[in-house]
Amino acid sequence: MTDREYKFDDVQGIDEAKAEVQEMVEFLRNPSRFKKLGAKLPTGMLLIGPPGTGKTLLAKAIAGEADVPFFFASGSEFDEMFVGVGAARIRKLFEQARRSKPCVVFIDELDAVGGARITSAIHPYSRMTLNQLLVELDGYKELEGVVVIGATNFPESLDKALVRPGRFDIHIHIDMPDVKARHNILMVHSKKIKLGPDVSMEKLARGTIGFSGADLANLINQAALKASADGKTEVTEEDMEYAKDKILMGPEKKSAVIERENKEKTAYHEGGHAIVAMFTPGALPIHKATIVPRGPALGMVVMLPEKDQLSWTKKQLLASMDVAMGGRVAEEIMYGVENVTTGASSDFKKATDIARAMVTKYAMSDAVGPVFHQDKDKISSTTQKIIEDEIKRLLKESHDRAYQLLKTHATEHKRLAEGLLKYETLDLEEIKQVISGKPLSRSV
Ligand SMILES: Nc1ncnc2c1ncn2[C@@H]1O[C@H](COP(=O)(O)OP(=O)(O)OP(=O)(O)O)[C@@H](O)[C@H]1O
Ligand SMILES: [Zn+2]
Repeated sequence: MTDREYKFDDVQGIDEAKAEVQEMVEFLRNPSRFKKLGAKLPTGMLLIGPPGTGKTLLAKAIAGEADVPFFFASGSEFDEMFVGVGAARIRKLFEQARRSKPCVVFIDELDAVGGARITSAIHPYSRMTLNQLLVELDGYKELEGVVVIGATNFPESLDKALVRPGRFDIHIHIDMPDVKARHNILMVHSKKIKLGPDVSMEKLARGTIGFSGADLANLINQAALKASADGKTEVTEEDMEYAKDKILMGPEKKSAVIERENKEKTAYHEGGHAIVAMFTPGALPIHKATIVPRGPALGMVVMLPEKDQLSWTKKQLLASMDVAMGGRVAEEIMYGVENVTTGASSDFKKATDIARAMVTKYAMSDAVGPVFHQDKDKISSTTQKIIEDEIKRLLKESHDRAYQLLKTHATEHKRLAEGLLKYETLDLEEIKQVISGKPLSRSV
């Protein structure tokens, strides 16, 4: 298969990302028409996500869907000890691209070119490489019709200059696959092999939490190798289990085993946040809840709007505190105070930050009064004590509200946790359905 032959169907489980890049494909198919419409021409796009989740594959599929050439480069190739070599390679890459437009240029491991470490003494010439890349990106007139896609696992480490408007300014997040996504990825890759009748892809998808798309492709491949080594004509469940264990045994997959053990606790924890959010007036609406790990988080409840809100009422702030408390309180209720995990620490930080701001910045505490406290040092120790007591009181009251609410809605909480264990990711409509006790129509 050449790069041009990849299609969206080859990339599974990232429907949101695919929808977001659709416009890019339209543009590549007919750049001049796009220009006539007066639309803003897309140039740089950043794919952000953990290794092996299909970033490269998605970039290839964009080129494939638009039927345009695909140029691949990896940031680490530009990492040169000799002056000017990296910069020259960048120049050459873009020269080639301009000659072949419309086309896609993909730079994997963008952080290797544009990361913070480029200032380090062992990479003295890397700044030149980055500068050359910036120059190329800014020559948008010549670049018209060239779409530059970068990929990174560490967006925070990118040089700010790279993500400025007109450069890599469209950001698309790709997460680890949930059970449905894993199911679809397994289906795509198993098309190439002959499956025995005893293989259940659904079961395999359920048993592979913590596996990336690349891990799943590897699993199918290893199973096929095992089957053929054993002289079989089809791949059986036994081969799949063998391959799965082999991958799980690998050093990099230790975390997947741990995640599996934590799954139930995570489901109750995230379920706790979500239930409090559902039943507390003033709480932000939920977008989705998931127990698929992302970065250091074991799971999360995504609320809408995530960051655009400019002004908050006291009621909304209290609700946000309660939602943050809901995770830890859920663990307390389910497993007892002595068995709560450290996973709730960022929730406490969030609740505490809100409480502190309410008391010291928003004058939402009668005991402290309408004062804006900017600098801790200027506050008398008496006032400081009042402030700390107020924060404690707000947190304690929030904790108790969340506790009461989760006790009252214990049935819904249990249903939601079970739904999360089964489906891993649920959107708002599905959450509503699950907590009302109705089964979903999908099986994964
Ligand atoms: N979402 C997916 N759907 C189908 N196959 C996938 C998916 N993600 C990964 N794969 C399989 O894993 C292989 C490697 O994935 P890919 O190189 O696209 O990951 P990546 O996100 O670019 O990883 P890295 O960050 O390590 O470069 C793909 O060629 C494909 O076989
Ligand atoms: Zn939490």
